Amino acid sequence: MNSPFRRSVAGHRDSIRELVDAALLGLGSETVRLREARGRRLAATLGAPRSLPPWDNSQMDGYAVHTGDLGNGRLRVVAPIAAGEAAPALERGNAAPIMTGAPIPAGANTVIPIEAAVPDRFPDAAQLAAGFHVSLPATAEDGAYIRVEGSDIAAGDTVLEAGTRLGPTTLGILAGLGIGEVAVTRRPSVLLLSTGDELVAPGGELGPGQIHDANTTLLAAALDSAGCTVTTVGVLDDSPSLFTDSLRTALASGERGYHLVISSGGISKGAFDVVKEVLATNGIEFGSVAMQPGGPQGCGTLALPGCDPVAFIAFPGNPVSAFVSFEIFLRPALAEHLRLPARPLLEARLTEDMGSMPGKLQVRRGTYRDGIFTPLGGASSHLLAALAASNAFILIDEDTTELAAGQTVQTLVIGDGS
Ligand SMILES: Nc1nc2c(c(=O)[nH]1)N[C@H]1C(S)=C(S)[C@@H](COP(=O)(O)OP(=O)(O)OC[C@H]3O[C@@H](n4cnc5c(N)ncnc54)[C@H](O)[C@@H]3O)O[C@H]1N2
Ligand code: MOO
Repeated sequence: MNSPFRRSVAGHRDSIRELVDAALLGLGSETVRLREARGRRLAATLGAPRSLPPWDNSQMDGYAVHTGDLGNGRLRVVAPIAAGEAAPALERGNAAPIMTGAPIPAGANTVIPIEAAVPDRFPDAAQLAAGFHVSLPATAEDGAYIRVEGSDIAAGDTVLEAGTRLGPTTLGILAGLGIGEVAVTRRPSVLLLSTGDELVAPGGELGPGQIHDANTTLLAAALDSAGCTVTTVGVLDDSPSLFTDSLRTALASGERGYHLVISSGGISKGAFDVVKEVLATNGIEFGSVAMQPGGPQGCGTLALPGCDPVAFIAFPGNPVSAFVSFEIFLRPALAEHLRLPARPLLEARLTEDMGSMPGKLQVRRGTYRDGIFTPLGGASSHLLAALAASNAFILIDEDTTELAAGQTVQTLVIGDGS
């Protein structure tokens, strides 16, 4: 068993990064169909395999004509061009009815909307067969109402950069370009567990002294948003032997094993801190990091006899501590592998005086809006409602004990944590 560590925030971040780097080495990419790609990140920058539009086409229902034929009286109307058809070349002196999205025939250089024609209705087949003429405005701009080939994107141009998180609009352009499947970054497989005999799954009845398990849901959502596939085991028993048995069973449940195991709770100085008790003899180091919330931490490669070694990160049990730990230590380590954008670190003006604990990086929650940070709740790490109402953290360094209203503070914008 190692003696407890005492680490700076940067030191622990490095330890988590090393652990995650080793665990996710060679994670690679997989190819998925577009319908399965929402929320996934592109593994490589994509070039357009063809131009959009693929050919010049009409922006309006109207007549395709040559501007040189306008102003010379009525034009003879030829067969209409529908969207989805090849367009025969247009002879000079003629006007071709053309529908929105139909290819511009060779020989035409403008489209006159039907509303500007006299009559303002297309001829039917019988009228066409009998010979039909149309009056059009005397002038039109060359290229009017023509959507030019490649005006949306030209073949070979970059469509989307590697790391783009695919959503409705980015998937839409890929589909429009005829790309049916894409290479996306693989999702690491994470086993997530909570500990504490006081915990009851949300929806369950509480007995005396019990509370609902917030961390499984909170951390699963955070990991999921970061691009992990999460398997939750709920709350493991606080007795060391039952905890160990359940952990073995949970580890064995992963078909191809887990890249990472995350726990919350049971790592501080309590008499029943089971995670620490069991895991400290099986490869995991525990100690404290100069940060509040999120002081107690553990990590290492779990070597439980009979199980494959696996990277293990133990977060503290208080929900705010667990989430702050995720944001400060784990998300940045996952970011490089999963191509996550870094959280913006901005300067903001503080709305009120605040005190801070010396010797620790204090992470306070609140709202960031238009360069202003408003703290919500206090420093305590059980304040879930204030966390839920927050969209940012301020990072108060270990040498600062007092902050005044109006002072500039470093603000990490996390949004809703997704
Ligand atoms: N004597 C000391 N006591 C404590 C210290 C210390 O240094 N000396 N550190 C405190 C700090 S800071 C933290 S953070 C917590 C961390 O404790 P654990 O990681 O051992 O977590 P637990 O004791 O299991 O739980 C702490 C707290 O959080 C609640 N909790 C736990 N899991 C969940 C969950 N899944 N959902 C909702 N709430 C959860 C639990 O009921 C406790 O109230 O230790 C301090 N103590
Ligand atoms: O370090 Mo703890 O997370 O303050 O409550």
